[in-house]
Amino acid sequence: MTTIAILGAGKIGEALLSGLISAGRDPADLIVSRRSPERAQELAQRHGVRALDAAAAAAAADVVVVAVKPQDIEPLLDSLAPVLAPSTLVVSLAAGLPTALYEARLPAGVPVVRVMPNTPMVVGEAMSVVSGGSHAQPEHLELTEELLRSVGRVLRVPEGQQDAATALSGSGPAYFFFLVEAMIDAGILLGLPRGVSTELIIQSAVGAAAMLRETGDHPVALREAVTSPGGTTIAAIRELENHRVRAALLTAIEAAALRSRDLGRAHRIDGPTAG
Ligand SMILES: NC(=O)C1=CN([C@@H]2O[C@H](COP(=O)(O)OP(=O)(O)OC[C@H]3O[C@@H](n4cnc5c(N)ncnc54)[C@H](O)[C@@H]3O)[C@@H](O)[C@H]2O)C=CC1
Ligand SMILES: O=C(O)[C@@H]1CCC=N1
Repeated sequence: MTTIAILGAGKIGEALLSGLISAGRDPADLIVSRRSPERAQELAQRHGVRALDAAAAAAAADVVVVAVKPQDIEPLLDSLAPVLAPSTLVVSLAAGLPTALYEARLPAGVPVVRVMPNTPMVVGEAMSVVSGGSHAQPEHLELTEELLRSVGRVLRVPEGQQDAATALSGSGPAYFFFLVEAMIDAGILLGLPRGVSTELIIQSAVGAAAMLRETGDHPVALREAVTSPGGTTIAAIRELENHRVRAALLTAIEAAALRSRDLGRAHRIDGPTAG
């Protein structure tokens, strides 16, 4: 069996862990590591997996999933470099970090696959975007994609598109949650009880998402079908356009992509971060 170590089992790492277990992966093949050994033990007990420190977990695994914050990558690379077998597949979930960083700092020839997942992984609805580094062979990409397919959808892209993917689907759930939160508040403004407003908006969001996926119709066509001449929807759309919501989304998502690029550039390929 393939042993998988998740180094940095925080929000996204634990989402992957629980998704893999729900999808039928044997907990005996899973290892978690966190900075705090006590928190790692708690997590291990909750999921029935093993907890080890990062170096021991990496040495025992066939696949090492890196799920620490980009800002925490330097000490992790330093602890992995002496222990990682060059045949170990490294799967990085960290925003912005290029495969070249791992290739330069870990044993020569180590295969690295960069992935940008998202938190809907916990309900089996992740969008994961995958790119291979220079030593990743087809079997490494296929194994990574097989793992991620068990928790959602997977798309392979050139690594040059990863910052954009991070801005769109990695961060994307947050934009939808932000919209939902604002729309629930609009219901409160109109005098609805919070529970009623929440139910109306969440079911509308789920219904709209299901229509987008199941009909395959263009979002413009779906919106036009809701927008009656002289009706309520166009009155709201006019306000969204007046407040430049479309332009705000373009600028916001561009800012996220630039931030992803900067997170990667903060690390020198040949040595520790400049600060
Ligand atoms: N939260 C999200 O929606 C997404 C996050 N990501 C990426 O996933 C990574 C983790 O993000 P979150 O889960 O949100 O952060 P988090 O802060 O919840 O989890 C990070 C974990 O890494 C652990 N850690 C740090 N250094 C460690 C070390 N040397 N050894 C073992 N564990 C260590 C920390 O204890 C913490 O539990 C980031 O690189 C982020 O860019 C990617 C896609 C989506
Ligand atoms: O906000 C972040 O940096 C991470 C990466 C994508 C989603 N969350």
